[in-house]
Amino acid sequence: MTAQLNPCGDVAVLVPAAGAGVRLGPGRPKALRLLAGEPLLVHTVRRLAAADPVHTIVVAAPVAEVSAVRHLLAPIAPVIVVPGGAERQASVAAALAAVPPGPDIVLVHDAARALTPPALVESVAAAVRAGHDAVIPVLPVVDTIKEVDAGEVVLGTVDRSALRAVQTPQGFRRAVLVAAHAAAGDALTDDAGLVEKQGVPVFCVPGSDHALKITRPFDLALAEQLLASGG
Ligand SMILES: Nc1ccn([C@@H]2O[C@H](COP(=O)(O)OP(=O)(O)OP(=O)(O)O)[C@@H](O)[C@H]2O)c(=O)n1
Ligand SMILES: C[C@](O)(CO)[C@H](O)COP(=O)(O)O
Repeated sequence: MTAQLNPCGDVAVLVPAAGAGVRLGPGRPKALRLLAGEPLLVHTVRRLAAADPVHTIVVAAPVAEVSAVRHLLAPIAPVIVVPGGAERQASVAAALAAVPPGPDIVLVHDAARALTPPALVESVAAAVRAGHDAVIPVLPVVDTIKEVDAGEVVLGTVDRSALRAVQTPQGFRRAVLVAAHAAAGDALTDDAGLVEKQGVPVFCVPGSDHALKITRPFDLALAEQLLASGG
């Protein structure tokens, strides 16, 4: 059954989904690889559509797959699909440009984080609504972190107590994200980085183990197991 989005919601979610998935190994673009028999992107969009404040979803798809992605997602939720770019940042910019008037909060969420719970979407949006212009979900770093030189020789041990591993969805007051992308230079790895460059404080909320980014074959196997065990 096609999910209905919330016509009274205040959140638009941008879903960069145009990556190749090189680290996952040869195959279709990552968002279209199968997880428990369905493309990753289907899992992702289904969870986003289940989050109460979501009014709009815009997916940036691989250029050659725009039509296929429209057909794929039509039975899942009423999403807007646009062609993505060569870098994640360009894909986000393309999706941002397609957000219709209305939503005042914009979340950016990797298609690759296919098992992200709707509750995390809601908690990030709630933190923006509460007055933070930029919000990111984070987890503590669990490994010891070393800085190394070009020859893989350790230069030193980094104090991990002040480090966080950053997930998505990242949430922004819409005008803040639009201004950050308008001013963007070289591609950064996340949208909060663009906002930081504008001098806007970025607030952290607790992330979720289930929001893991499916990057390598092990991550896909882990996601399969999580789904099989009801995760
Ligand atoms: N040109 C790009 C590159 C990445 N992404 C998206 O950005 C998210 C985070 O990227 P990552 O998980 O690292 O995916 P890939 O870039 O596909 O991975 P790889 O580097 O292994 O190819 C993914 O949902 C991916 O589809 C995108 O929309 N457009
Ligand atoms: C945005 C992101 O998911 C935050 O952790 C991450 O930076 C995207 O991954 P990539 O490998 O840098 O594309």
